[in-house]
Amino acid sequence: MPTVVSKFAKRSFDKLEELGYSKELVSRGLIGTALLAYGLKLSYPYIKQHLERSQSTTNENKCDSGLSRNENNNLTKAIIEDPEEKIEKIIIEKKRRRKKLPGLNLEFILQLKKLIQIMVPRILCEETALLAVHTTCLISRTFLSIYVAAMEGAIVKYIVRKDVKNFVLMLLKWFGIAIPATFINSMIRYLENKLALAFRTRLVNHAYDMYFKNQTYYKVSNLDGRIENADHRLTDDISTFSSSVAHLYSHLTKPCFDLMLIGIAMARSSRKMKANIVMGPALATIVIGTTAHILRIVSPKFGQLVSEEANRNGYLRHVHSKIITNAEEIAFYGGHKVEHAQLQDAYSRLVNQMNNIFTQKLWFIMLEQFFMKYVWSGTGMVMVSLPILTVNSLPGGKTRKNKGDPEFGVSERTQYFTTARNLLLSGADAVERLMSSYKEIVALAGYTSRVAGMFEVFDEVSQGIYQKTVVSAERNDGGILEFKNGQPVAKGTIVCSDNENDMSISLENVPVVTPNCDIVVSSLTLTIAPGMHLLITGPNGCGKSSLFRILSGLWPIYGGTLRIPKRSQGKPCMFYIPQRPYMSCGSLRDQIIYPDTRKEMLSKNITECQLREIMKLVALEHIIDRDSFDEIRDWKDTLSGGEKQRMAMARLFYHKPHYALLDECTSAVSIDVESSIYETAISMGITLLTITHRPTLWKFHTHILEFDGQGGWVFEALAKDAQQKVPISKQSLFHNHKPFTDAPEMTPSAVSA
Ligand SMILES: Nc1ncnc2c1ncn2[C@@H]1O[C@H](COP(=O)(O)OP(=O)(O)OP(=O)(O)O)[C@@H](O)[C@H]1O
Repeated sequence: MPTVVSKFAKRSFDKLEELGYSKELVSRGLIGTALLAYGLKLSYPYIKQHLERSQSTTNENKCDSGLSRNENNNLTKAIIEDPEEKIEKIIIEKKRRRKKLPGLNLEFILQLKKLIQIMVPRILCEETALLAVHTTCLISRTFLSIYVAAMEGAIVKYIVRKDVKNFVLMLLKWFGIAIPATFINSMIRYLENKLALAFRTRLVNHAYDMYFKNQTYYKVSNLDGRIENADHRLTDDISTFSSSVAHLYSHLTKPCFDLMLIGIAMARSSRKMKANIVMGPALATIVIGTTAHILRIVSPKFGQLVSEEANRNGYLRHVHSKIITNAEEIAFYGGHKVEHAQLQDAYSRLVNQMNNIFTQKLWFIMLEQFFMKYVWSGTGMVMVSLPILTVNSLPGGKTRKNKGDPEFGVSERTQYFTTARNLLLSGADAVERLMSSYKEIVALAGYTSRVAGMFEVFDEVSQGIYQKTVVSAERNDGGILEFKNGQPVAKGTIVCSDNENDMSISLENVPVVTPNCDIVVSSLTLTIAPGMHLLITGPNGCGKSSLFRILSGLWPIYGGTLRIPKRSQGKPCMFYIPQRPYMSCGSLRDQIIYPDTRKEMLSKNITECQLREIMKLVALEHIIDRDSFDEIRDWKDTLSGGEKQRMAMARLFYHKPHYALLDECTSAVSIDVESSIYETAISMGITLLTITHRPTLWKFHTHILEFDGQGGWVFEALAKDAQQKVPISKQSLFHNHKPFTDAPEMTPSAVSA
């Protein structure tokens, strides 16, 4: 094959020579074309980006008030529909989107300042001590570099002079300096890592405090739409941000010290040569300044690029953890194809973004290297040679002698050149690091925006300020919801009463509204007093669990008043038990007492004998016999569905709350055990609020709240013999929305919507 190609090339060259084109000319043409094509390929992304940018600027210029064409269309529509409110909405959205693009701007500086205040909270703290030691090491390293450069110059001088004694002495000194130099190098890396870890710890502690304040961990994913993968931000993003800040600190400060001290050292050595000390630095400043400016202009937006990469990484991780969490269900369904496709899709989205970054880096690094390696080296050579070339020569080719130095000549010039060259190399390295730090700073802007954005969202969410794309915001909701800046206003009132004589829960005209602003029930009014065991029924999706979310304070209330008692007599007011109970990490004891810790259990004077009694009540004594209280296992997979539900009921008996919110929590428990659990709960004085579809549970309740799935509801006392009557009255209720007609001696406090 190579022979065929070479034969073909030879023949082609001969043919072209016959036509009057020399081989040299043709080769040059080919190389030139190849280089041009390569250059075009490398610059294509930039040209494309530039064209897109100028296109969008033109579009924006064409539109009024700085809005794009699309937004302008929206604006025109908005003016027709509802002038002020909608214009405001669009402008806010526009500002929000603009705010989201991370880069080197004022917002980045403000966000970084806030994060630095978290990472270094006081002047006297561990971080400042680390920073001080780190800075000392960085300065020492610079002095050592200058000293080593001077030593190398002296070594070369003694070689040129053939001065063996001094040469050996200098060499020994040189080896001697290597020990502290290498120690300081290693120390710099150690301190950088320690600093990154210290910063990370501060940020993580701050983030965890915010994440667990006011149930933010729930609200941020259910009620707010700004953060998709909080786990990724809390782990990877914080870690990358902290490492990046610590790395940048040494990458920015050391080159600055280097440049300052090397500049002084070079000026001193030039002055020793009696040369002009302004020309060289002036030339270097002009060249470096110009090239840096060019690089800054053509630099891709690495901040946005890495931010998007982190986003896609987070999504990939989310898909992975979803598969791990639901592995059994997926395996039963045989859903591996769908999951595989989703994973593949998430991965290819990440790969596309990474490829995009690599491509943009390719041509940028090429340009950067061209300037830094070649343009700057050339300038450096000019700088170093200037003192030698511009120093006055004596007649006969001899250089003018220095005062008090009769040996001034070739060896001195060699020493000067070697020292200056070494200093210059260190200086060039410092400038190169400063320049490449620009890329890192832009990337840091991306991480800063993600971490600072997360804190901002956590803070707002914990204060009840949410932002979510609300699909139903535009539709007519009968005036139940009030919107401000496109978001519903939670104008309901929650009153936490601390009156121990009145432990009742009451809702007064409270609407049940989902986070998507779907109104499930327009207004709900009822009072539940202790001992009023309430049965909550209705079709799927009618708002039963949503009522529990409102009572537990997870969902905001958009109207009316909710009164709930505070914790009293050492008992929690409410305790919620879901259909799929949560098993925490830890021992068997931890499962029973969750969310208490062992320390809290001991402070309540609860013994293991009492825990055994509780386990007996839910027919789980055999688990203690099988595994001890201290046994640590993955309880989610170890216990069966029914056992997990019974464990959750054990928690209820441990905490003995005033009210139990039971959300189909015994659906997998056998009917006999279920009945005994309900009887025990009532005998303990726990008021039950039960969501169930099982008629066998009706007999344990005194009242019923029935939703019809259309926004209607009925709240009334339940007949004592309700269990037999349920199926009939239930049927009639679903069809005509009427309350039970055979309500017993209790006065129905029913209010119908
Ligand atoms: N986090 C959420 N975000 C948006 N909508 C939600 C959310 N949770 C529930 N909903 C919606 O609220 C409505 C009521 O849901 P809810 O869970 O209260 O139903 P339910 O009566 O308990 O149903 P089921 O008997 O099936 O458990 C449903 O239409 C549901 O889709």
